[in-house]
Amino acid sequence: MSWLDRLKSGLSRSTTKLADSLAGLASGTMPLDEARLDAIEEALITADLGPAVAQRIREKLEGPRFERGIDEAGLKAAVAEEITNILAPYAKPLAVTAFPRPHVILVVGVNGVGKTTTIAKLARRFTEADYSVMLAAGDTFRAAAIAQLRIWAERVGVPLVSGEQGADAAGLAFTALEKAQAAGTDVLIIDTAGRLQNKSGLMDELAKIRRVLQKRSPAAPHDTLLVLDATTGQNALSQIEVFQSVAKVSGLVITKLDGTARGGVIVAAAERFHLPIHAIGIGEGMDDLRPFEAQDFATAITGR
Ligand SMILES: Nc1nc2c(ncn2[C@@H]2O[C@H](COP(=O)(O)OP(=O)(O)OP(=O)(O)O)[C@@H](O)[C@H]2O)c(=O)[nH]1
Repeated sequence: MSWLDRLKSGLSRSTTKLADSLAGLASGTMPLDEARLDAIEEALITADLGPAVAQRIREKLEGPRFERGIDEAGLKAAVAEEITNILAPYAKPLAVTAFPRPHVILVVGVNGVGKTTTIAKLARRFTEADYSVMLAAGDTFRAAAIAQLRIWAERVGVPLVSGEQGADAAGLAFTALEKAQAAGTDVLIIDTAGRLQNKSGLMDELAKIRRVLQKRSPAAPHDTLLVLDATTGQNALSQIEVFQSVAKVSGLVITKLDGTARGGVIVAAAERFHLPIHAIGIGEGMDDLRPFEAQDFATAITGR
């Protein structure tokens, strides 16, 4: 199966939700009047694209262009085109640009969103592109998180810097950066704790990690990735807000788009927060995390 087919099948629940409503609202013979525009707007909101995006798409459909009606294919194409326009500026694959090396990527997000597996999948993609990678188990709060990352590091075949449970996360990040610099590593990916219950503690910890990294590499971290679980829908949007306030989030990775009907949340996130979307996850397998592409996503979610 091609990636687009896998994306389509992963997104099928989101697609069904949006495509079925659009199909029901299309008519090649009846004018696209206020009532139908309202219903289309509503369908877009129900599909988690958010009120601002729904309004924007509605405006595109208003006016003389479709006054004689719009059939199902036309409506899906028009919606897909607008979704592509909204998403395209934010579809940016992660790039290894730091010089001198390593390119440091700090990974943040609440527990359970798929942070650890995302780190493993990114590590794998980078090694496949011939970059050397090192991981750091900066979620020192939970022994399970350290153990989990160790398993992944072994599977992917990359070195891991870890400490004891309860060790100072910033100290660990510093040691990891020292080791990566000494080894000439291209990419250092640092896991962090995701305890939102203690917001000020988390903010202090992330700020301290940045500070100590910058002692050895003034531009580090070069990326601060926030990992979000698409199945949490609107809650993912509040997580962006919170993490922007505790960390300088520079881009998003959105996981678990398979098996959720809430994939539309990506469009809402892009429109509202203007953050790059680096990659999306559509399954637990190593190949199920890929760079985000606006047009593929728009095609998949509108069921074109
Ligand atoms: N279906 C699906 N499952 C995923 C995806 N990404 C991650 N997962 C699964 O989500 C679960 C949690 O992933 P972890 O990587 O352990 O999440 P985490 O945020 O590090 O969570 P903790 O380590 O428990 O804090 C695992 O079972 C993953 O296999 C995805 O894109 N699709």
